[in-house]
Amino acid sequence: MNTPTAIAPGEITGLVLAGGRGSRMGGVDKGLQNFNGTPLALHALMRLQPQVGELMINANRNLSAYESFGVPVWPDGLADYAGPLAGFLTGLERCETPYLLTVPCDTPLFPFDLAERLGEALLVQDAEIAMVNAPEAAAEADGASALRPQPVFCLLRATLLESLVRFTQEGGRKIDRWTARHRTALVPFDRPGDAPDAFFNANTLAELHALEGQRR
Ligand SMILES: Nc1nc2c(ncn2[C@@H]2O[C@H](COP(=O)(O)OP(=O)(O)OP(=O)(O)O)[C@@H](O)[C@H]2O)c(=O)[nH]1
Ligand SMILES: [Mg+2]
Repeated sequence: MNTPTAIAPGEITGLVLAGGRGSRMGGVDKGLQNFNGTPLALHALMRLQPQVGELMINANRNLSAYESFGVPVWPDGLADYAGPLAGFLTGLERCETPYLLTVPCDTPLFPFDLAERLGEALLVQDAEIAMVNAPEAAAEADGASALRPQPVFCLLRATLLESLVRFTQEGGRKIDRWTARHRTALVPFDRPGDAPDAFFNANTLAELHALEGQRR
């Protein structure tokens, strides 16, 4: 029997991470800031929707505003803004499908084939985690740009819950320290035709406004 090389969207729960402090944006709730007239978290949900079967939001403030987007909203179980890994933990605890796909709320141009490409790499490499590896800045004139892992963009096997519970109970908070414990496929997003700024994130209002011009 051939090994399957695609994960069906219905097997994946998409999780929008919107649980941060937004300190570089002046402490606002980033997921509720508008991007071309749509709150960032809702924008991310709409981009994920065709790629996955279920959707969830991880947020720690203004929960009723997030609930108005029509999908379940879960705050961190860990206290005091423990970082995005706290969001992974919350997502894995609530995930009822075999896979969880995480995306941050502040990266509105992420690709429409994100789940497909991470899923294929995870299966082909028999990995437990597939993580985006993307250009970190606009390409140089020669078209080259170094790739950097984007740890908040991960496709995870839901069976990793136990491992993450253990890691966070030990006090672990860094995504890459945890993913290093597992077979992780790094998936390049620099094919011809890939938007070089697909993984640019808006940490300040100026960055958010700069991204707003780019409608994709
Ligand atoms: N659940 C959860 N998510 C977080 C936490 N901190 C950051 N995130 C999420 O992780 C992603 C990347 O966050 P950053 O841009 O580094 O941080 P931020 O909190 O949004 O903003 P800054 O405070 O300016 O760093 C975003 O989607 C955040 O919502 C946290 O404590 N808990
Ligand atoms: Mg960010």
